[in-house]
Amino acid sequence: MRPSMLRSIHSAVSRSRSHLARRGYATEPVPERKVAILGAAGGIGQPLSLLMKLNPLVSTLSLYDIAGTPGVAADVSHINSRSEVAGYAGEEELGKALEGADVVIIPAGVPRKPGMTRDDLFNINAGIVKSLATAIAKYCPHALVNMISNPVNSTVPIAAEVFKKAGTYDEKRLFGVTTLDVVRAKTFYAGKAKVPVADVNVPVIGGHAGVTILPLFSQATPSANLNADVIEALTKRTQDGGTEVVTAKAGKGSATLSMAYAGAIFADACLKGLNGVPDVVECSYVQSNIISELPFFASKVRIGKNGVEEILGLGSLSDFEQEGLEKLKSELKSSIEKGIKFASQ
Ligand SMILES: NC(=O)c1ccc[n+]([C@@H]2O[C@H](COP(=O)([O-])OP(=O)(O)OC[C@H]3O[C@@H](n4cnc5c(N)ncnc54)[C@H](O)[C@@H]3O)[C@@H](O)[C@H]2O)c1
Ligand SMILES: O=C(O)C[C@H](O)C(=O)O
Repeated sequence: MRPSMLRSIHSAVSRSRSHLARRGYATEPVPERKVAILGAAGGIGQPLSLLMKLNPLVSTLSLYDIAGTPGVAADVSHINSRSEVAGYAGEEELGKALEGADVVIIPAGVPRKPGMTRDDLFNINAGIVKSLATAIAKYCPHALVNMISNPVNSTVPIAAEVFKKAGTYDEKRLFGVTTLDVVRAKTFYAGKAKVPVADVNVPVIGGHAGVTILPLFSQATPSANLNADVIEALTKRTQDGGTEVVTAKAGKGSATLSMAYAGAIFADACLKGLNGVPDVVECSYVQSNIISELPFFASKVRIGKNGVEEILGLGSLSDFEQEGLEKLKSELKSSIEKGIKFASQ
């Protein structure tokens, strides 16, 4: 075949690929991926189910809750996208919901009301997370687990202990979802720096509660010469972002829509990592040796085919951030210990 003919076939194929891509069809083989959402009928669960239904990397979307999921599943299943949707309700259906899952997202549990801390949710949510983690160990021990249920600083160590006891623990596969802190830091920074939010990046390290949330505005891009007072106010607003929403909702729960957005970004990163997309980096609360006395810590992590591929260093911190890092250690340490103690009872 003449080279010119080969070239014209090649360009016809590319034209038809981009035509298919514009119409939303996959042009490269996309692996089958099952995503399970536990707590799918809740305030986060419903919009998160919608966003995951829109994700072309998902082939099976499994929606589980103690009640209400058949309705959510029927509703979401009519949307014109790749995945097959199934709803499962009640503990007896949990195994089916989880079997074969590649990614399990957990927004199950009670949210805060005004005046409460995330730790006030421990008594109820710790038990829920323990039982869901037990089922994950049994039905899909190799799944990447995205923990949203609060208090994340404790629920991740709880899940780790449950997996250890079951003999299935792989620290690379367990993630506390802290993406909402990054989402907030980006929005608040873009507002002050007067730059388009789509161009902004801000790492957020530590944990996911109050002072344990430590945004690193000194590393924010694009850089802006914000003065110390502005940085301090941005830091405080990011740390109190959840409380800002809880107060505004006045007893009707905590962040759901922005959390669904954040959860969908993080789950998409996990799917891309599993599919071998290079350089997938997100902040997440994982088993870490970055701060030696804290076994779990949020920082930038590279996600790959086996989960956490690399925990990236903290980079250089400003004096203000270094102080924040020292301040957060004791609270984070006691939240981790509380989770471990609960799970080992
Ligand atoms: N990580 C974060 O950044 C972040 C952000 C927002 C909210 N949260 C947390 O997410 C959790 C859920 O918040 P929400 O607003 O969706 O609450 P919600 O009450 O609206 O929904 C929770 C859902 O969990 C379900 N559920 C309860 N027990 C369950 C079990 N054993 N198995 C499966 N499902 C169960 C409930 O039926 C309900 O549908 C809360 O703990 C909240 O604090 C975390
Ligand atoms: O603030 C909460 O209780 C929910 C969540 O952790 C958040 O950051 O919005």
